[in-house]
Amino acid sequence: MAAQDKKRMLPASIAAMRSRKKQKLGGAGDRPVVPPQPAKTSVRSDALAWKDVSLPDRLENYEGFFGLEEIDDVDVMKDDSTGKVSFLSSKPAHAAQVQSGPVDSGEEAVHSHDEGEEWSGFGDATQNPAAAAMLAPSKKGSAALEKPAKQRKQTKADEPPKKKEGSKITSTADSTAAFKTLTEDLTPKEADVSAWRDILAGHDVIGKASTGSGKTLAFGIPILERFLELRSTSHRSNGAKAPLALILSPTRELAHQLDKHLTALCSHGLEDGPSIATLTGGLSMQKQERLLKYADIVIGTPGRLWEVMSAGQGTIKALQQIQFLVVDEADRLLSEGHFKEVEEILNALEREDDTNDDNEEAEEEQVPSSRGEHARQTLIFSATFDRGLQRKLAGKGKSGGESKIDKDSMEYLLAKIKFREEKPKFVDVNPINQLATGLKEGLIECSGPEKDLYLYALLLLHRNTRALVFTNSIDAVRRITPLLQNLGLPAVALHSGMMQKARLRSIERFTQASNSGKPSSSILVATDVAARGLDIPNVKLVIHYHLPRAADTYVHRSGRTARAGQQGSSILICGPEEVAGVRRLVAKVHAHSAAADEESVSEAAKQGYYIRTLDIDRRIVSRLKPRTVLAKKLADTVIAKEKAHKADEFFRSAAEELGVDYDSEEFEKTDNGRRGRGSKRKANEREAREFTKADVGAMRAELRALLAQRVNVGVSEKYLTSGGVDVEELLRQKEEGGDKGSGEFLGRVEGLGIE
Ligand SMILES: Nc1ncnc2c1ncn2[C@@H]1O[C@H](COP(=O)(O)OP(=O)(O)OP(=O)(O)O)[C@@H](O)[C@H]1O
Repeated sequence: MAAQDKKRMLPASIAAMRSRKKQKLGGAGDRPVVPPQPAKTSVRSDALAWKDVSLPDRLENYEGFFGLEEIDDVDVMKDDSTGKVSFLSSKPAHAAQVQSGPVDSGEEAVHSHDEGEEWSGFGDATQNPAAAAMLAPSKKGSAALEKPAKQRKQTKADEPPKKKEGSKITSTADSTAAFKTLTEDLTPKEADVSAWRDILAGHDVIGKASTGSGKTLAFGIPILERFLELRSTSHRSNGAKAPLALILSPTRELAHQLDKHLTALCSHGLEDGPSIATLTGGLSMQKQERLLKYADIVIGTPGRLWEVMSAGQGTIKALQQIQFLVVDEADRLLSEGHFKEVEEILNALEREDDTNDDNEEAEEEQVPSSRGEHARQTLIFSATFDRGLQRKLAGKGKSGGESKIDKDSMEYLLAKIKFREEKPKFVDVNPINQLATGLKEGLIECSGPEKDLYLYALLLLHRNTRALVFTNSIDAVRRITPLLQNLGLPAVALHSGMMQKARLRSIERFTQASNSGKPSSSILVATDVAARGLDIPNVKLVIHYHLPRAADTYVHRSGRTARAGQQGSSILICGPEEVAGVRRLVAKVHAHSAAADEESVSEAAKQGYYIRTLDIDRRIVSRLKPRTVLAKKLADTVIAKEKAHKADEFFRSAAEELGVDYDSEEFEKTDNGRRGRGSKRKANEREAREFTKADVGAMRAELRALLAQRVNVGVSEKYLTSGGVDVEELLRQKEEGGDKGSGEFLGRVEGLGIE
């Protein structure tokens, strides 16, 4: 081939490699016997012999995919001088479309249709230009194959993604140069990353740093650096894949966010970044298994990861080859709920004698590196660590020896990890405070039944502010979200009872900035599933509707705001009986470091932190009461009717199965006769169920009228309307000693920096 000199031959396909592997197993000594291959000719991308991959019927499992096709035995050629890409295959689908030369790189190697409105990943465009570029709709005619694999995976919904397993473009680009571009653009000049030098120097690290301080990059950069090193030395260029890194995440949302952040990081200035497979529950397992086969970086939540590991053939053996094990949000991951799976995963990673003997020889050939060659680097991160453990890690506490370690503790699991150094380095980036420096804290006292009212008042004062409301139960999220929506506030829900697709959509809606000038869905009502690691830009306010059950939860919830050096506020709404407990909890958070590092702790922390109560003018809040009561009644009515409908369906089908008659009214009467715990709630539910359509319509009309009224905030010509109140003006008037009552609504909120 005349042009061969100018072209780089791209890796043989995985299928070709597999067939060679089988021949070796056939026993031809050390060298595989390769039978003569049919000659390959240049073929147009749409004329290749794509094969449909069968997918299960349940659409919600597809992360925006409506079809998948695969292909094997295709070589991809790229002409460096023209940028043109061509495909060589011995079996084109349509012989007529075989072509004689390379296709223009403008040709659609991957079809890209922009129709459909499926979710295509988190949108943090405001935060990260690299991510923005990645998520921008792919232009027809762009050299789609030059995008990293992950980017291809996240193309639009109606597009049948053509995953070219094994047909990967490689580049001999100097990894150092690519890395330089990356760090130059993503790390501002003043950013001090010296705390993480142990990671960059290849040490095992247990890293503690405040929320929002950039831990993802701390492990993402060394992984990418290693990927580039291996790639530039052609170490992994034969298409064989043993994953380079495994990242464990406690929640699905965080796993997908890590995927997205690493994809953005890796696509920055790189023609061909690493492939990332994200294994989380709620999405198609088959698809994840396929992606896993060719992944450089595997991100997983413990349940799904263990399911895939234990079911797959050779998966454990491949994962044993990883060179990086990252445990993100370690204290959460290595504790409650996930303990068993994480223990299984760690055991499997350490096990020497994997049981997949059948594949052993093949795996050995397929996997380019072995543990002996590249001992694994382990990186463990969180903003919070158990105090005792933290002291031990910092070399200040007594080590009780393995026998004394509680079998349910993080320490126990840490003892299971084979660090490559005798003791991992403990890096505590912020020994003084676990909370971000730009965070302001305060609490609002009210009676339990008034929490909805105060929540509404607080949100009304912060209209067009991205706010996250935390509750302790799924039921509370289900109740509060429609309540706020009825009050005209743009609220969306997030809890683990939702379908995964709906969960991701909620995050996306919450994250998206409004393009129309109208407020977008800027309130996320969530359980603690949103407390850890989520990096959503410009969250200015975190409200704890229910009190966090533990100090670390307070840290992580509050850490959703004031990230990356920004300002933000965290406000707890609590009943009178909860105030003392809350003060203790928050003081504990502030004093936490005192126990870990007595010398460096600040005077304020030693004396005890006192979280301030925010004074809210109760006269004004009381004016918001009628609309809140009505909105709640409406929300409860809808929920009660849905619940009744579901219960009715359930009993009806149970009765059918038993062959007995079911009379819902009779059943109801029997149930009415019982009294006891929850009977008031049940009575309310019954009342709500009995409202007719007309009743509901009348309530809605009444609420509309109430919402249209302005609420006098006690200052001449200042009203709290659905458009909010001019808070700055109120504060200014207060400072200037203006109208009586001005600023009272906010009390000392200005100290929190709320605007
Ligand atoms: N050096 C840097 N300069 C500026 N911004 C950065 C830097 N490093 C990271 N960021 C940004 O800071 C934000 C927070 O980073 P990240 O999500 O990694 O925080 P984290 O420490 O993992 O927080 P959490 O403990 O809540 O999980 C991200 O949007 C990230 O892009």
